[in-house]
Amino acid sequence: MLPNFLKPEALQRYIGIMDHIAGRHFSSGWENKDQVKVFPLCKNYTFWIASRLFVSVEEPTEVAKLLEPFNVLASGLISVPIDLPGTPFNRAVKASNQIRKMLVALIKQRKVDLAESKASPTQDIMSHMLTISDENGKFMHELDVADKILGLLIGGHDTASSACTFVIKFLAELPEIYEGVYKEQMEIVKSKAPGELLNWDDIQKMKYSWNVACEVLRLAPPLQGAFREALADFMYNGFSIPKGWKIYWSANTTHRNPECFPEPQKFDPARFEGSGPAPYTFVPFGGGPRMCPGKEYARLEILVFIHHVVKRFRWEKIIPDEKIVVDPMPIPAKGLPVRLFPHKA
Ligand code: HEM
Repeated sequence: MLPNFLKPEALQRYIGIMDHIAGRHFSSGWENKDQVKVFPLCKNYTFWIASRLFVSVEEPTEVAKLLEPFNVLASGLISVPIDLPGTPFNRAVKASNQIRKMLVALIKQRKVDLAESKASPTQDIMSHMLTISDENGKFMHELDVADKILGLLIGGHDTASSACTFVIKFLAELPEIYEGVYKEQMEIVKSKAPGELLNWDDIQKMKYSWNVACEVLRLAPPLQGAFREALADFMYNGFSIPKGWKIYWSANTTHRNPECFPEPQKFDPARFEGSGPAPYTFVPFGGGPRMCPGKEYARLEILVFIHHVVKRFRWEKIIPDEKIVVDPMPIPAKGLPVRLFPHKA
């Protein structure tokens, strides 16, 4: 059920919604400002889109109410599991309970609205989960729906906001790359009627922009890697790995291996032209059966973000050598403050 919602065929219908929300986000958060802090804004952007597409919460005050406990949860997600008052872990547990409560309230209301035909079975992922039964005709329990949505909101917004933040960082540092992206996006802007929303064809035209985003994901993968368990004994590089061992695969190390990516430190979107990198060398979304199911969704929201930001502004970093911290995702330590230069009309 979940992968269906996240498949490209289903996602095509949501490009216009992403574009509409991006428009609202940029006019309230970026326009008419000389300086902005990029990371918190990117979090608002990805969370706003996720709230709208997963649970149809769209009004900024309602989105903010939902985001508040998510931020507490995010800071305790990877923490020492000591459940005592005041620990990050304890705060995260409380925040997740609060979010579950909010989601269950939304689910109950949605059930009523679906029964009265005031809501549609296809309007968002919550409706999908409530109206589709398993092979035995059983529907998902409210708490399971809440947990699944909670997982998606966590998996889906911090990763993409880290990616969008690094797009801004690299484009500030590499004017010639910015020019290429700007040219491509302005062609699309010029082809649209006033007020016409982005669609699937427009996304297909954003080839260079996506190659740039991939190079950003190679050099700054939001998830550094993940764990696997060895299902059988095997040899790797002369080391014997016994069955049952926990193994950590690292996106960062793979992406910087010169055998897979010559001159790995060089920002070069051309690596993704043609057939692109060899299988299992470019792994920001993982690989194999547990590969990220949100890859296409993330591609769309990153491209819509790039479209909106470059059609409005150029920008420069306010802290030229801002440190990057990894907690657990890479983010500029001060949130990437930038000075904005709107394009002349
Ligand atoms: C740039 C954005 C994103 C990146 C870099 C990313 C990366 C990843 C990675 C590396 C994994 C682990 C894969 C593995 O273990 O092999 C993963 C899993 C997952 N991601 Fe994403 N992700 C992103 C966006 C999203 C979005 C937008 C969603 C939801 C809409 C999402 C939902 C999930 C879920 C549910 C899993 C767990 C899959 C499983 O265990 O079977 N992700 N993601």
